[in-house]
Amino acid sequence: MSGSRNERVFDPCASIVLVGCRGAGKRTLGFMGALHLRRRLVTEDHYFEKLTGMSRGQFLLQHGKDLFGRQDVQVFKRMLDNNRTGCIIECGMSSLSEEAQDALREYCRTNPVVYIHREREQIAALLDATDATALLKVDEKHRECSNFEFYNLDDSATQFVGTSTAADSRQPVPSKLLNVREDFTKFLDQITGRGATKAWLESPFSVAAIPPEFRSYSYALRLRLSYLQEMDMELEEFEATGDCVEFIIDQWPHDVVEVVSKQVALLRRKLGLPIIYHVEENPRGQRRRAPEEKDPVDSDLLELGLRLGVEYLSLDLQRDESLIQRALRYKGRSKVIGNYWYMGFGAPPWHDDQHLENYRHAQSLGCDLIRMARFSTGDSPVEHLESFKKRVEQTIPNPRPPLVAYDFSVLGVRTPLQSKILNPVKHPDMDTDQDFLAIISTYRHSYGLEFQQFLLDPLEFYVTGSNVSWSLSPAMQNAAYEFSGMPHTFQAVTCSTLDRLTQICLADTFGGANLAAPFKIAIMPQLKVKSHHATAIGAVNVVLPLRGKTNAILDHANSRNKAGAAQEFFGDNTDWSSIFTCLRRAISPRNYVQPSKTSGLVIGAGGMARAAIYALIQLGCRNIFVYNRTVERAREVAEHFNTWAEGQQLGMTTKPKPGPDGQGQGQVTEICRVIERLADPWPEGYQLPTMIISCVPATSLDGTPPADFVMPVGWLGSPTGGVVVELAYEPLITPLVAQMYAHRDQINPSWVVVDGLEVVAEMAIEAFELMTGRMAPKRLMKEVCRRTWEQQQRGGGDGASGLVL
Ligand SMILES: O=C1C[C@@](O)(C(=O)O)C[C@@H](O)[C@@H]1O
Repeated sequence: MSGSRNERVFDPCASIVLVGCRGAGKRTLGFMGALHLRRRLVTEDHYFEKLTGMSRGQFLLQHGKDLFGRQDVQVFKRMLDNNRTGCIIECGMSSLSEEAQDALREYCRTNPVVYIHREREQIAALLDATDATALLKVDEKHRECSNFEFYNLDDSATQFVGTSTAADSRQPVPSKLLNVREDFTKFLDQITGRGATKAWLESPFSVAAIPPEFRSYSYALRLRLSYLQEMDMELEEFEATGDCVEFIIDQWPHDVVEVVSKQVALLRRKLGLPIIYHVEENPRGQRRRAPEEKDPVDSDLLELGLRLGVEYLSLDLQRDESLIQRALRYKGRSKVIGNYWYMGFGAPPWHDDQHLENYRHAQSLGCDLIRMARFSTGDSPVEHLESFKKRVEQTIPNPRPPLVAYDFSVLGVRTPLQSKILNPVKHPDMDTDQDFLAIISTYRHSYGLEFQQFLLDPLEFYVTGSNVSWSLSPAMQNAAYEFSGMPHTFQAVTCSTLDRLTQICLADTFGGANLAAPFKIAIMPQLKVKSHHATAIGAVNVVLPLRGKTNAILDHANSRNKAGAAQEFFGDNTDWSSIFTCLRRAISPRNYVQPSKTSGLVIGAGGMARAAIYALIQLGCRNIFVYNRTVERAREVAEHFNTWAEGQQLGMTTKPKPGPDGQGQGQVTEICRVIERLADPWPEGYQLPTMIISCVPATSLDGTPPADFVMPVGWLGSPTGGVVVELAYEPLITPLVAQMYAHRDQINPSWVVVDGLEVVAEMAIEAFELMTGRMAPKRLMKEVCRRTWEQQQRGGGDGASGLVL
């Protein structure tokens, strides 16, 4: 048996077709998808009108049902044919006809055709009852003529950002669609294959940039469907308790497709981790199924996982050959983990050639990873497993698929550290009776053991600057270390000389530092290795040591959490990315950035203002306005970005460029413009701002009066509202935040306000992930952030706890 051709890897630019029942959300998703991938949205109705010169309703009236039917299908086929690349195509009612469905099936050979699946109750609530029953019945056909599936999860059960509601009740509530957009854009990144590359290019040290199998240590949280269906825990409680989730299907309710699709969607949304999708052949405690019963069902379920675009498909290579071949043909961009489980007594010992043969066979099938687990009765010492791994390394040349191999017994996985990658783990509150691997260890425990066994080292992390004694970072970071089983420490060190900072960084146990003023800019010339974001902004706020043995980034990334002399230091800027994350999360689809139209406003001209401008640029905004009390400084910042943007050839507004004689000559491009006075009207010809970021202190600093910035009322007229991000949190309710709450309550409820604690928590989360390479316990860090701040307000808690050097 050898690998079969992968039938579902398409040209990354191939147009993506959306099919599904009326009310499934195709139009909204199409719109979001087109913006995300920067593609053209083609809708069936619009295309019909373009080709025939009249709407479908008019055509039907004028030409009757038969001619309309024929015309409709012709238009449909031309729509597909003429838009093979670069589009998102939204299908309407025509996809219900057989001829159109044949055309879609044909299209599936070259393009992704995504069936949009929405809960029946949701669709029924939107449509007339009789309509709904009929439509849902024929909707099943859509599944048959598609090759992907997106489960459009209802948003009402999830938390909203801010408290905004739409002014116009006929429009969807903007914040309601935020999760859906996040889910759908990730899904598109996965099926077009751009996800991992994008993350790597964006930030090679980010958690998303390195897939779990390439991390130095990684853990797979095992979650069984039977458990998820019954548990009384919230899915959110599993956050950051593994590097990926192994979702195990171990029961087959009558509506298994619905149940499984929904569960995958929920896991994605709530945990944001890659999914390993596994269909278990013989679950513990379940009736044994005959091969003719189980093979077709399981084969369909494996295909469902691949249609849902899971990151990994776990495939048992001891199963029926046609089931294996079907899964391999349908693989698409999911990675396949080929498994050999030896579950009973008499499993061949690790030095038996059988295992090496199995490895070779899995490799020849095209498996991306190979997993071997063996039931052991104490007959196989740990060294046997180790020498088997060495044997694989020595006999099979690179590139060879990563290997996961361990022994397990009735008591569970023998030791938690047998494999470096994808070690099976459980949640501490989980009972795992049903799991034949009887997981004994949690992520925290397993990861902690790496330190106890000196494979990793306890390190010291810092926030440093001239005024950091009240920083909330130590509380948040230390809580996150404790949660993840890391013996690291994080402290605030007040210092303001580069010499002292260098001394801190040169220690063998230095893990990384968050920088505050005056270091963010001053350190730039000292750092040879910086992210391109930090270079563009001209400031660094995170420094980490590079301890890789080679110059490869992966090597450096995987040397985090280890002590020793650093070869170099890497500087990055998470100020911009945190602001970016907060804006992206809060911006409603109606205010989605349109480069030529959307306006952004930044208040201030310091380091944070630079980061805010950069965040707006990265969001695609090309009309950025800067206001600062000292106009000259605003001009400098604007100049910095205009020069940078010119070098990058970013599209933006133009203004006449003065020639040597002062006369107009040609055009210069401008991405940033300065607003000189608050009393000025909003600049003519530009939309009112929908993204506003305030980067000025709300308390008096160094004797200078607080900025006390509030928006001029004339600038607040965006009919679709927008987002205000306030960076200050002393006090939390700054004059701007108070003004926006009142404005939202009384005038336009579509504004979302993000307060300073949300942003500072996001900064700490991103810094944690960058410095440790591990997923941050976000909810915990946010909670600790608020709690610590409240304690500080009351004058209690640890308060000003930092060292002064
Ligand atoms: O602005 C901040 C906040 C911070 O100073 C803190 O105290 O957590 C840490 C800095 O790196 C970051 O840029």
